[in-house]
Amino acid sequence: MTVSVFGAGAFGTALAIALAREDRPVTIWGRDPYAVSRIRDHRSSPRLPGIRIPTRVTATANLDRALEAETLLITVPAQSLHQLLDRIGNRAGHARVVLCCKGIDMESGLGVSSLWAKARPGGTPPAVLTGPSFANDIAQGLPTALTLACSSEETGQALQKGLSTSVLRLYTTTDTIGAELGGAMKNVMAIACGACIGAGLGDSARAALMTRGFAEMTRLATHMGARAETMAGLSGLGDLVLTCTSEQSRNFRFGLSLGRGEDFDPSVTVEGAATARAAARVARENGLPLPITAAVAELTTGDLTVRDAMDQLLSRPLKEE
Ligand SMILES: NC(=O)C1=CN([C@@H]2O[C@H](COP(=O)(O)OP(=O)(O)OC[C@H]3O[C@@H](n4cnc5c(N)ncnc54)[C@H](O)[C@@H]3O)[C@@H](O)[C@H]2O)C=CC1
Ligand SMILES: O=C(CO)COP(=O)(O)O
Repeated sequence: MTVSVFGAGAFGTALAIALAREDRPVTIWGRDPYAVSRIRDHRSSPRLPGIRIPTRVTATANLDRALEAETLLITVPAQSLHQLLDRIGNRAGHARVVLCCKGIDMESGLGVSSLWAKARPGGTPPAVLTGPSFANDIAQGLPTALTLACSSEETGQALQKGLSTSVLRLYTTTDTIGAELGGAMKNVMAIACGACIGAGLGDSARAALMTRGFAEMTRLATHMGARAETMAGLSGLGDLVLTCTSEQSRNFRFGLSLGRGEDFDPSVTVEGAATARAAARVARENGLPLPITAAVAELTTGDLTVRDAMDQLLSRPLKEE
């Protein structure tokens, strides 16, 4: 199976490294010629400091060349997916597309696979690769387990075989909506948990946010057609646990900075901020109660302070679990 990765950032480069380490040729496409030449000539990426990129990874800025592969892994941020879709146009041909971005598109309110399918009516639905995995862990060859979601069982199994490695273990599901929404929404909860810890509200409050956040993730995802059990798997609970408890997470660190009242580097990819706003809007339009998501949406726009957000959540009417 030939593979191309689209997006020369941390995650795309880490996946390319993982495949290349098992002697599988892989091409990585980047829009930035400087990033591409750095991979080609120096075998390194500023997103993965200290990691050597194997020579089996071919870097290119030529989109048509990258589109020749049988499997296309899309690793640009979710809010950039529509731009990449425009750029690719109809040139993806019969390649199998695997979306690896975690977010809900702010403009349409759609998850990434629905956004892709809407732009390609009648085309083969894309698969989704998601779950608990820091790019740096994958790039170092540390053991990782992910969810590969594909509506076709047969294609899902082929992708599982082609993309798993001796340390990267892929589990299949046919629930693409559940897998992608788990990955998108855990970022929102990571911001909430980071803010909670940053403001000194404590580990007990964080556990409450994770648990009630999980209930919100499940409520939204099942409303959008997902299966509840998918949320209890790697793509939902697994990634929620990782991202809400580790300072390796950019979403968690962004939350920490909000809680501490510190600035945060705006060039860092923080998917949960846009996704909180998108999900809060979808929830409002559909009458779904997602109070933590709504609070994070307002926190990220500066319309609410962490203390006010906590007061708002604590003053809600008491209810059954
Ligand atoms: N970094 C991580 O540990 C993990 C990241 N992810 C997901 O992968 C996605 C990408 O994240 P990272 O690679 O970490 O971000 P990153 O910020 O390291 O890299 C993003 C890359 O996408 C490129 N890009 C942005 N807009 C583009 C466009 N319109 N066309 C072409 N290229 C574009 C940027 O130039 C950059 O190279 C996110 O959805 C993230 O949630 C998933 C699992 C782990
Ligand atoms: O998705 C991730 C881990 O599974 C990476 O999380 P961050 O985007 O918060 O760094």
